[in-house]
Amino acid sequence: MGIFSKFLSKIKVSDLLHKPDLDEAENELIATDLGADLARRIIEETRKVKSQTPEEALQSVLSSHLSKKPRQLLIQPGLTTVMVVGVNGTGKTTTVAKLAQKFSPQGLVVLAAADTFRAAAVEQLQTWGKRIGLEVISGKENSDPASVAFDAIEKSRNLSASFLFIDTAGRLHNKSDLMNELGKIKRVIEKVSPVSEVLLVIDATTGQNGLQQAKIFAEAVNVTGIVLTKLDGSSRGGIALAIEDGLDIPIKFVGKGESIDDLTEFDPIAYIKGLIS
Ligand SMILES: Nc1nc2c(ncn2[C@@H]2O[C@H](COP(=O)(O)OP(=O)(O)OP(=O)(O)O)[C@@H](O)[C@H]2O)c(=O)[nH]1
Repeated sequence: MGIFSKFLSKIKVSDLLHKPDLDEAENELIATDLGADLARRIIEETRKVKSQTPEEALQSVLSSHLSKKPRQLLIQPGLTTVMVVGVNGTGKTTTVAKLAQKFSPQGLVVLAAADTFRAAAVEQLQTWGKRIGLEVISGKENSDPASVAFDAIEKSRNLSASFLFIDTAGRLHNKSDLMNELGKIKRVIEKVSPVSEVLLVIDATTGQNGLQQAKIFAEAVNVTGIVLTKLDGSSRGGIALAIEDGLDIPIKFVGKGESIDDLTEFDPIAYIKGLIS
């Protein structure tokens, strides 16, 4: 059931945007991952749209809050380098494997395990790499993650790879030293090769906290897109709209399960329809 379904079932019956209905709808929206401020603005704007049915009005207002930026992965001539960042456990390593699987048909993919703090994270990526049949570049435990990224660029160039996906260590977004380190990894890579994308992985089940994470990561490093994971475990997903509205960072991919093929491009039309169905 979509987050707006209760509201819509009500206004479909009355077919009028009575104030009590809207107040109730706003309260319902506040209880979702959209956040109070955005919920209020959406209701205010919907109230002003007179020429359409309530459902159409809501649909167009919701759509207008989505980012207009491109949602496809930016593919560059030569090597396309993608850093995958985010807090612990959001699904970064799994997402790197899913991206590798998705883009392998378009050219050789190399993976880099730049999480040098956790041996298990490196092993996890190596396991995925073996399964997909791809090279995984890693460094010694506790070595500089930027140097792993640098080595991975060299290796990718030697192999004439088309894609390099870099897994980074999970970090608490309120630890400034860890956040600064991300900027360093990016700068080191950019000395030799452009970074095409920095994809921030957000766990959809964390709700409004996802918006806070996105804000802080966006300040530390130029986040170019979001991968929203675990949407299969969240009936809400309103956080996608909250992030796009608040930060104008497009959701590029959506994770809907733990297996390698559970990654799809974000479809804004289907998303809005899903919210209000
Ligand atoms: N249901 C579901 N589970 C997912 C999805 N993506 C990842 N997971 C699971 O989430 C857990 C954490 O995933 P990881 O890829 O290890 O997350 P991480 O961000 O690399 O974790 P750290 O290395 O600890 O920072 C694993 O059990 C994954 O299988 C998804 O889209 N849906």
